[in-house]
Amino acid sequence: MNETQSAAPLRMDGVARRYISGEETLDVLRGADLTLHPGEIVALVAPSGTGKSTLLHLAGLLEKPDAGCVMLAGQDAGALTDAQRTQIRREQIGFVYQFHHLLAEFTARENVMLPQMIAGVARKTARTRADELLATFGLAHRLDHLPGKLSGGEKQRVAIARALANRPQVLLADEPTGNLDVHTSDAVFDALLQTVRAHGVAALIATHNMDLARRMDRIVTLRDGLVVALAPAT
Ligand SMILES: Nc1ncnc2c1ncn2[C@@H]1O[C@H](COP(=O)(O)OP(=O)(O)OP(=O)(O)O)[C@@H](O)[C@H]1O
Repeated sequence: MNETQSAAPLRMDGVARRYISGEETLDVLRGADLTLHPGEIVALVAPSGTGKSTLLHLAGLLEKPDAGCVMLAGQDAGALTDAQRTQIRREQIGFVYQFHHLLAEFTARENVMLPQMIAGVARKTARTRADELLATFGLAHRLDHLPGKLSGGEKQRVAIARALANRPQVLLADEPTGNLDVHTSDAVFDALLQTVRAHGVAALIATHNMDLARRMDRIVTLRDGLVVALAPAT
């Protein structure tokens, strides 16, 4: 096995991020460390404003840290060109947000095909993969529906299928079911965990919901700008 194959899907070492607005300086992350092992699903549970989205943005190469390093599958993102970062983001990272962000003028199937085609996958292969993924989310009967014709839970399932379409190394999710009612949230979360486990994808999922967090492999929180383990209350 070479170094890239054996490397953790995501490793953050000593990551710092400071925001400066006017006179104010906010050190949101102060040297945070976090490693996601292959297939590991980690919950990120922390109070509002402590830096969950910031950590996810850095992990997803949407922002650069002021200090420290982010490694994806053994590759130091800090050593990459912007074009290489974009390519890694497209092909190795899947994002799910609180709101689905589906393209309204495209069907469910097309929304799941698009990121694949942008990554260079042939149309036919992309279509087959989209149909298979949507079927695993119980949406085989919704392939040709536009997002406007889908329920909130269905839209979020499509968004998760889209995030997994390029078979990423890492799935990053920011309150992926935070916009759904409790019952729908549970069902969508079941589908998310099941599929992520079936695909062996490593995932970092921010949530305020401790019941959901307890169903993951490990829970971490943010304290004083550092990632620390959170022992769940039983
Ligand atoms: N671009 C920015 N410029 C200035 N301050 C920012 C910026 N982005 C985030 N912050 C501040 O950094 C802190 C952490 O923000 P972040 O969005 O990472 O928190 P969070 O834990 O995800 O919060 P929530 O749970 O409410 O989404 C907050 O105090 C926020 O106001």
